[in-house]
Amino acid sequence: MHSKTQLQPQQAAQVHKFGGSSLADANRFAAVAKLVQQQHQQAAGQALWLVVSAPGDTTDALLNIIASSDNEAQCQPLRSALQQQLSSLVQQALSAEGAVSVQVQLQQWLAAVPALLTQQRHNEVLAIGERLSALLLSAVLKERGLNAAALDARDFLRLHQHQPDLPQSAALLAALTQADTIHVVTGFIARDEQQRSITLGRNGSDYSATLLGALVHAAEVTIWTDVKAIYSADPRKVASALPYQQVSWQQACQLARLGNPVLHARTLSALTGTTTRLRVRSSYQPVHQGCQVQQQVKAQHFITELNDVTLLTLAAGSYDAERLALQLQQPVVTLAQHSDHVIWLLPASCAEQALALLAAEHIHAVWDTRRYHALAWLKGEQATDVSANLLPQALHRYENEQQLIWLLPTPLNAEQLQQLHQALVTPAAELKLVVAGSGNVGGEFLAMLQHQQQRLQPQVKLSLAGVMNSRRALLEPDIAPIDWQQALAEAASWHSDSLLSYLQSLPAPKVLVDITPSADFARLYPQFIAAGCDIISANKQGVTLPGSEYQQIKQALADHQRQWLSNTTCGAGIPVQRSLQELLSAGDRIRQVSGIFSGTLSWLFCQFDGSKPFSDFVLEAQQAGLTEPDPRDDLSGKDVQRKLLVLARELGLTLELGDIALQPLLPVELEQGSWQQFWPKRALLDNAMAQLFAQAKAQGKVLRYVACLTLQNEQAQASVALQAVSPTHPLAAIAPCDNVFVIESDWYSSNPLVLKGPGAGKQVTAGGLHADLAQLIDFYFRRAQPATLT
Ligand SMILES: NC(=O)C1=CN([C@@H]2O[C@H](COP(=O)(O)OP(=O)(O)OC[C@H]3O[C@@H](n4cnc5c(N)ncnc54)[C@H](OP(=O)(O)O)[C@@H]3O)[C@@H](O)[C@H]2O)C=CC1
Ligand SMILES: N[C@@H](CC=O)C(=O)O
Repeated sequence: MHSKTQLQPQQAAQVHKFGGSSLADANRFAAVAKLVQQQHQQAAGQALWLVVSAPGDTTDALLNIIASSDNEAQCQPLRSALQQQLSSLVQQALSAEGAVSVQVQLQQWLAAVPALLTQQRHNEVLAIGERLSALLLSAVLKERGLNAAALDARDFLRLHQHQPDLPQSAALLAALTQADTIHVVTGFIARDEQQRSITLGRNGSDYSATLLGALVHAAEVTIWTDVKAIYSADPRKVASALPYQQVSWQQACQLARLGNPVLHARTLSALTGTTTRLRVRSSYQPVHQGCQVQQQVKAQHFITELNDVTLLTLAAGSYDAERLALQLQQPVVTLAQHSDHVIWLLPASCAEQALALLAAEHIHAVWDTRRYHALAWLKGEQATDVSANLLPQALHRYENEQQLIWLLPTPLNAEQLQQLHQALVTPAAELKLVVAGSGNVGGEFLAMLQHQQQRLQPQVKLSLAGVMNSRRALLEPDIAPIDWQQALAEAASWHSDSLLSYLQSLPAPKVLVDITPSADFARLYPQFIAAGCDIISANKQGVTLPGSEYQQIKQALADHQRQWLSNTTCGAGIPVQRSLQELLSAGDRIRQVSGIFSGTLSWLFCQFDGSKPFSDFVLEAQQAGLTEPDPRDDLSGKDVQRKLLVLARELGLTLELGDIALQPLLPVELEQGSWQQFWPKRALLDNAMAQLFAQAKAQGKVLRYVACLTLQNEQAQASVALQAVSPTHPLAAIAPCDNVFVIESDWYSSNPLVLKGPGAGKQVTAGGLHADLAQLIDFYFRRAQPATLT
């Protein structure tokens, strides 16, 4: 039983809106449910509200049914097709038992359609899509053990003359709100003052979400869509468009007024004057934190187009442009404001309707019937002056402090847009890199850097802005990667305060690459992140810190909208974390990850033949750059234990190192003291290994150190241990140093997904770090395809 509660204004709430493309099929419903589950875990104590659009193209199908309602011969097949499509969606998204009640409800709604069409109650027909999404998603969430309930927005959301009646809506909503429940609310639909079903027009569900955000005093409204950010230009046309992580409220409104499709003016208007934050994220790439719209963020550069527009001139102060935009549900942009007249720009397709609306108010407007293509540049901070000849074909040019709009006879082609973007938005796209750790892997990473810099020019300038080891730090904004060694040897010693103030002073974007083995250094991550840095780690200490400290890093990332890439902490350059992320975000469920996770142990067990002491082989592995700085981390099994924890956390599990059963190879007494103190006692290790090797050999087996994480009924079991396996075992046939990751999931069940390859070594690890860097560069700059690069 759930008690009815009054909404408390101070109650922390999160609203998440999922559009039709995020709910296009059963897999997408599963992926959204997984996302919601994660949000539920993270938002402990905060009420979760979901707003959903109709699945995929359901609204279009319903519109076609409405359009053909006069012709039953046409309409009936459309209804059957939709019935089949939605019914199979329900069947695929739910268990057979869970689907029964949803199917019954769906059939009732669809059976009522002919009567609703006859009575011209079209909005009630359209509402079916959103009602199904709300019902289905709540059922999917329930099957995942969450307490969820579908809510029809028409039961509380009231609009009077197109304006929301917030007091009445809030009172109705309070009576419907259930404690400890995830409410799944229909987007796009509401009721008017006469209780009639109405729809909220284009992008109505986004508007529903922000209205709901205002009603529940949400801390944040997240619009989950198919783009991972708000871009500096349309990324389909401008390959180098920048995905911004933060956009000011004022610029978001400006973009919306100009008709930019990411956020609409009404969506923003519902939250104007509230403290609710707004975020746009991609449900296809949930690893990205998306873009937050908030006050007091510096202005960015944007280019946006509005094609096929026309101009109206009317007496100043005679009518309000925003009111007309609301009536037309189209952008109306004030281009020039003079003492006696104003010039407005609007889509040519609605000019006549605009004139009629104005005439009804006895306002005379002069219509310049020519058609233009508008190109707007929203100016970022430190905008450069633009030459009058930049677009010589422009017929008009209107400029103020925030924006410059050109009116062109024809739209720009993709190449011209790209050039304009380069001139106005990314004259100097630059990423600053500070590298901590310049040993075996760090040295190789720096050796590869020069080639990477050349490869990325001219799209992105990759500047080395710091190199450090445990003793010294060379902190300069543009270090030549070939010169760092001598300069670092002569550089001053460092302290965390001086490092942090240097990092703060660097212009964003900036990334700190941690290639140290130090836990103390990893504990500074929250401060590096607060200084504006993204983090790339090869160091496994950060990703395996105790849960509370790990969560502090995660929180800092969320607060400061930063990224943390750590693919090399498990499997070196093998993209194992990325593969898991992709499976999870596509809706797969992982059941087991197992295999060989240590390059050093893999190498040792392939090479050790009993001909000389085991420790001689350990020295060779160390010289080959495979081992940890202290090879006992490998021999103790702790390095493998850490790697298994890395993957467990990647899967969203809240394990600690101690939860992973460990069978050490190294006699425990040899773990104490330094490597130098260990060395004279190495015979203890050699004897133990010789014995294990001989036993395995006598049975015709080989030794493998195996990690295994199994997930069953939401319970995790994890262990790392030595095994003697027969030569036909899948883990037997490996090359020295190979790692093997065997992933079993819902989709890879009878035949698991296997990733195999060298799992240690300076080259593959440094390469893996550059792969992480490339991902970050892609996030910031969406560099052009490699084919266009030299
Ligand atoms: N080898 C491999 O195949 C792989 C290694 N890794 C990880 O990469 C990291 C580096 O390994 P590797 O290059 O072999 O190690 P090295 O010992 O060769 O180099 C470590 C570097 O980190 C520096 N360092 C140590 N502590 C600090 C600190 N507190 N602050 C700043 N710098 C510090 C060291 O400085 P100094 O010279 O002054 O001591 C040195 O430059 C490790 O975390 C390892 O686990 C990950 C995947 C694979
Ligand atoms: N010492 C590690 C290096 C990679 O993480 C190993 O041998 O696997």
